[in-house]
Order: sequence, then C-alpha cells, then structure tokens
Amino acid sequence: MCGILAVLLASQNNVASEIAEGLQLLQHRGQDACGVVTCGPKGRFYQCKGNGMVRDLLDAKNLSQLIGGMGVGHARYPTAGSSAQSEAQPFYVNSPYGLVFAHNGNLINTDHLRYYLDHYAHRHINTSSDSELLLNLLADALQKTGKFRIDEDDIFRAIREVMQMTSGGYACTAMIAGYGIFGFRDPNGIRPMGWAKRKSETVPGGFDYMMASESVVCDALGYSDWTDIKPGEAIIVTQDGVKTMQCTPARTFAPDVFEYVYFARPDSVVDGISVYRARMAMGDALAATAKAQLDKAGIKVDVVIPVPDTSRVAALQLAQNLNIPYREGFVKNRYVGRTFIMPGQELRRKNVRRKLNAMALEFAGKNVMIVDDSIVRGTTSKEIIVMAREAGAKKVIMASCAPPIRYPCVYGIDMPSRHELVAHDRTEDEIAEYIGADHIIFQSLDDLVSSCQRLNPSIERFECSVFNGEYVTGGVDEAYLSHIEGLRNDNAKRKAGQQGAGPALVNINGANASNVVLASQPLGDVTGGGEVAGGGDISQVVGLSNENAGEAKESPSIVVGLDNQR
Ligand SMILES: O=P(O)(O)OC[C@H]1O[C@H](OP(=O)(O)OP(=O)(O)O)[C@H](O)[C@@H]1O
Ligand SMILES: NC(=O)CC[C@H](N)C(=O)O
Ligand SMILES: [Mg+2]
Repeated sequence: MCGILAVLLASQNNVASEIAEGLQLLQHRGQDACGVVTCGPKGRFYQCKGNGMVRDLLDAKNLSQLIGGMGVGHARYPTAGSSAQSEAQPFYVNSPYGLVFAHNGNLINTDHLRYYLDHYAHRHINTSSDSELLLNLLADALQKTGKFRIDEDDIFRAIREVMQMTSGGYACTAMIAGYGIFGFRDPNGIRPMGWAKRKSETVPGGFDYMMASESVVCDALGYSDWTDIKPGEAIIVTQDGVKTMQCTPARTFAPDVFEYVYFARPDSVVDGISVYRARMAMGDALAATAKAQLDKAGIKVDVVIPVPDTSRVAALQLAQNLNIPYREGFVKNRYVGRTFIMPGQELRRKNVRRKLNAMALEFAGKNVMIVDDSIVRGTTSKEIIVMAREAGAKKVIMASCAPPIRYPCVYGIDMPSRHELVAHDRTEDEIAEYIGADHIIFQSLDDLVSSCQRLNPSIERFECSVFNGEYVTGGVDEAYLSHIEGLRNDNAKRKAGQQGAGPALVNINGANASNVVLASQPLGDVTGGGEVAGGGDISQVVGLSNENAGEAKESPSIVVGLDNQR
C-alpha cells in the first residue's frame, strides 16, 4: 500500500523538498524504500531513491541536488518482487520521451504482461516488480504513437490501452520529460488517489498542482479543492493546466475497505469518506456487538484499552458507547514505525515489543478489553496479550474493528499467504486460543461496510475480498492464490530479498536507471527526446555503476539524464 505523489509548480522553482515533505505525510503507507525524481529546466531527470525512510534518505543534501519544478515521489511497501533497492520507485525508462513512474497497488496478471512485453513489445524487464511491467506497458503504448512529440490525446489513449491490458489494483503517478505530470486509477478504483491545486505564490494567476494517494498531503501542503480521481479516469497536468479523461468505462466502483480500517491516515478523506469518521462508526458498531456478546458470556469489562496507533479512534468510541473507562494502557514509542508493514515475521514480532509498553497500573487486577483495528497474522495481539497478562490483567477480551481476515489480499496489501493469516481455517474460539485471549469479538462484515458506506452512500460496493474471498476484478482462482502463496510467503520473500540485495543485480538494475549510480554527474548527453533510444541506456548505466560498485551498495541513486520534450 505505497504512497504516491506528483507535483508541478507554476514557478518552476525546485519542488523536491515539497515532494519529500509530502512523502513524509504518506510514510504510513510504505516504510521500506522511497524516492523522488524531478525534471529540470532542460528536461533532465534528477533522482534520489533507495531503501529507507523518507527522513533518512531524502535529506537536505540529497534534495538540494534534485533540480526542477515538477516531480514524482514514492514511499514503498513491497507487495510484489522483493525489497531490493533496485525495486525502489519511481521507475524510469528513457524511451519513449523519458518517462518516470510511481505505482500503488498490485497487478494480478503479471505473467501475461511479462510475456507480452517480452514477445510482442520486446521490452527488457529487469526486476520482478509489477510496477516495472506497468511502466513498460505504458511506454510501449506511447511508443506506438510513433510521434516525435505527443499530446494529451496520445497519453490518454496510451493509458486506456494500459487499463485494457492490466488487471488488479493500481493508482499511478508519472512524468514525461519536459512535458508534465499525469496520473490514473484502476477501473474499479481499488486504490485511492486524488488531485488538488494551489494559487502560485510567485506567478500571478498561476497554479501549482499535486496528485497524491491521500488528501492529508493536500491539506498539509496548503492545496485545496481535493478531487478524487474516478475509477478508470486519468489526469494530465502541464503548465497549460489540467485535463481529465474517463479512459475506460468505470467498472463496479469498489474502493478497498482496508484503507478505512487500517491503511489511510485518520485525517484523510478517501473517496468522500472521512477515515476518522469511518473509524468512529466502526467503534459504534463494534460496541453494539460487544455488548451483546459480553452480556451473553456474563463478562464484566473494567477498562477499554486501544492498541496504538490505528485503533485509538474506534476504541474511544466503543468505550464511550459502553460507558466503560478508556485508558491508554499501552504507550507507543513514537520512533518505531508501523509493524504490520515491516518485512519478515521475526522483525514484526520483535517490533511489537519495542514499540509498545504496557503500564501495569492500568491492567493489574482488571478485566480488560483490548481493541485493535484488525487482527491479520495475530503478531500484535499475541504479543500484547502476553504483555497485558504480565502487567497483571485478570481477563483479556480482544476486540477487532474488522472481521476475521481469512483470504489473501491480491491488490496491494502484503498478505498473500493464507497460512500466515491467523483466522485462516480457525474458528473464532480457536483464534482466541491461539492469541491467548479469554474471549474474542469481531466486527461483522455488514457493520464494517455500513460504517463506511453511510458516509458516502453513492459507493455501492467496497473491495472486501480479504474478509469474504470475493475478488472484484475476477480472475482470482485457487490456482492463482496457490501461485502467489508460493511466490510470496515469508520464506520465499526472504530468499528473493537476499538474491535481490547482491551487488551484481544492483549494478544491472542500474540499467533501468533505477538506482545507485553516481551522484550529480550527468549520464551523458542523450539528445533527441522523441527518438527511440533502444537499449542504449543500459550499457551506459551498467558501465557507470560497475565502476562505482563500492558506493552502489550503500548510497541512494542520483541520476541526471535525458533531454527535454519541448
Ligand atoms: O495481526 P497483525 O499481523 O499483527 O496485524 C494487525 C496489526 O498491525 C497493525 O498495526 P501497526 O503496528 O502496523 O500500525 P499502527 O501503529 O498504525 O497501529 C494494525 O493496526 C494491527 O495492530
Ligand atoms: N504497496 C504497493 O502499492 C506496492 C507497489 C508495487 N506492487 C511494489 O511492490 O512495489
Ligand atoms: Mg496497530
């Protein structure tokens, strides 16, 4: 569930630090890698990306080298391929026109796309990232125009072709050298994205434009008029203004309900629904279920305790509804990020302990109801229930604002393996036993959906496949689920990560201008932005990165290259 962002400034002043600030606001969507690519006045791209958090990688020194008034940013949480530095985004291809691309989501027909790109488009794919496929499909579709210079219609047509070929969840931002930025959203609108504008401070009558995964970026950076991009819609922003186009007929609009449960920031409004209000409604609904179940079981709860951070909003609401004291019994270390999106079970487990500390005073001798937004692998609940008992809790009742998660996510949340899901093949009692709770209470799916839907009744369906196994795009069958399970279980990911981390691959991946090339040295003057460069960029970058293999492993990449479109 990555964070994506693109900004174009009327002033054409350097935009990199604003993009980095925006990425900080989207950090909760991806902690593994991040990157920014800007486009300078001569149409050259300047790039800094690699593994790490935004504040560490995109520091003032690196940002100062990224020149230009438009750019694209990405914060990555891998859901395909590996965590290797080479798969950090934005991705870049030189041909045609110089394209930069950032993707949130996950494609489900990657085998087919890979075959097409190899056999028909003859495009070299150098990583196992689905986003690289998407970028190359787009490049192929643009290439087919055969034009020296393209216009909006060509771009919209190319996006339509991409939408017709791909299946899955995707929201994307992109940039063409010397031309502008653009974005699009999958025909079911599974992944979120919107755009906004701001009066330029320096250009009279001019506007700055941004597009991003969540509206929090718009608010915090002083933009207004946030507009959600519709399913199947695309937007192009140039210095001449904004154009939007419904590229393909919208299918069933089905935003992912998990954005409201966990992923999005509470201060964002996603597809017209305040995430904060949705979580409040989840707390209200869960309170009614909890009351019925507690009365039936004859359990009296003394205190409601949230699992920080995400469940706080709902837990407070639940406590108020039940008229039970709400206490922050777990204190969160603010310097530890989200644990669910960390790679590897051992790391996630250790980090729950590092992140949360139980205050004995709030637990000792009490029947506590611990509220979380969701229970996925059970990593968090298992650990915190041990902590609650160590702190002296008498009875521990676990309550989840989401229903049991029994099916893998294939659209951009990294839970591809059924066997890693605590609720898979377990009854509610068995889940309680596994995590060590005396009693467990789950929200019903109907209540979860209506908590969101009543805030925007025009949305008729939400993508709820992790709860009910109904995949909105179709094309997800047992064979597919077994296939991705084999590819992306924790063990497989560990192996892929190890392979992807080696210097040989990193150097080769430099060919996609992906990473670890020299800082601040031009790759060479490649003129003729509209010409097809074929494989020329590859040897160029491999040469450079071979020479610098030592630094390559450590440093983020800063690439300067390619001529302008105009
Ligand atoms: O059952 P699990 O596999 O442990 O996953 C669920 C937990 O992970 C998330 O917390 P996380 O620490 O990622 O983020 P938060 O601080 O925003 O709550 C989520 O809020 C649950 O607490
Ligand atoms: N979480 C995401 O949106 C991931 C995007 C893409 N599938 C990747 O793995 O890089
Ligand atoms: Mg949590």
